[in-house]
Amino acid sequence: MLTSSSQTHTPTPTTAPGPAIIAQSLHFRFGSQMVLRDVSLEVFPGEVLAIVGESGSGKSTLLNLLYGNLQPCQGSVHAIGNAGLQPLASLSQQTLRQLQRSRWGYVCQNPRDALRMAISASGNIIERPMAMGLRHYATLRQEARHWLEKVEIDPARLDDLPGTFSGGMLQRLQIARTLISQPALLYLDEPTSGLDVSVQAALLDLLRKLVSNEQMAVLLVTHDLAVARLLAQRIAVMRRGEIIEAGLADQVLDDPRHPYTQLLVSSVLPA
Ligand SMILES: Nc1ncnc2c1ncn2[C@@H]1O[C@H](COP(=O)(O)OP(=O)(O)OP(=O)(O)O)[C@@H](O)[C@H]1O
Repeated sequence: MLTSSSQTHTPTPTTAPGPAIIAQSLHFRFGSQMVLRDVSLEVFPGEVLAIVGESGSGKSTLLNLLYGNLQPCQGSVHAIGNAGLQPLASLSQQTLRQLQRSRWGYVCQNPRDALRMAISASGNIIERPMAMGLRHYATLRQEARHWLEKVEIDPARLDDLPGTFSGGMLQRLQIARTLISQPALLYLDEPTSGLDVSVQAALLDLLRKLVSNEQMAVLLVTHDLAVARLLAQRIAVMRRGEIIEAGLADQVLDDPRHPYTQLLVSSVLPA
């Protein structure tokens, strides 16, 4: 459920099934430019929250704060770690990186930014389990094959280089590489942008299946309301660094209250 900053609430560590991530009254600036103002949200396991809004509204910046890549100038983020909810500000760089490689997953818009293009598909998929200490080659290879099947890539492509894959397949490979560690928290940054419509539809279908099977808490950044409707239970609409409307996806999209959301839904964006 999204909360306004006035509804402060203290995160309770280790309680399950509480939220997997809570952000409270986040403010952030790049130099003198205020980019985020008073942003609060929470996401529960098994739930997808879509963050939508026009270009420059602060969606990617917010995702980076929630992932620990940026620090807020005010406010806090608590995210699921090895010992329940943990304040990101208290984590060492080493712990943060370890959580990013295991308990959390980040799927970015351009899979080439995340994949290692010089190693095989299987090498890409098993990188996270190897970083977590798994060494048994036959088991790792079996897992890689299993995950290729899960993302609907022919397992015969196990030893192929990513450069020989299509755009849609590359994105599937990035998803397999990310989900193999069964992250509790998944960050999706425009995961289907740049793909043609039919590839996008198949990928969205796959993501929907995986997300519901794996019971992850998902933060989805998208400018595409159709993507948000398909994947998300709840939507937060951002404008100029603030959440101006939030609620159940159907409610926000079918009965938008804020004039800006009404414009967004009718695709008539203000200049
Ligand atoms: N590294 C940076 N340095 C300075 N300003 C930045 C930086 N990154 C983003 N900004 C500014 O922060 C604001 C929010 O950008 P952000 O990328 O978060 O928006 P967005 O909603 O994700 O946009 P898009 O949908 O185009 O990716 C913009 O005004 C942008 O110019």
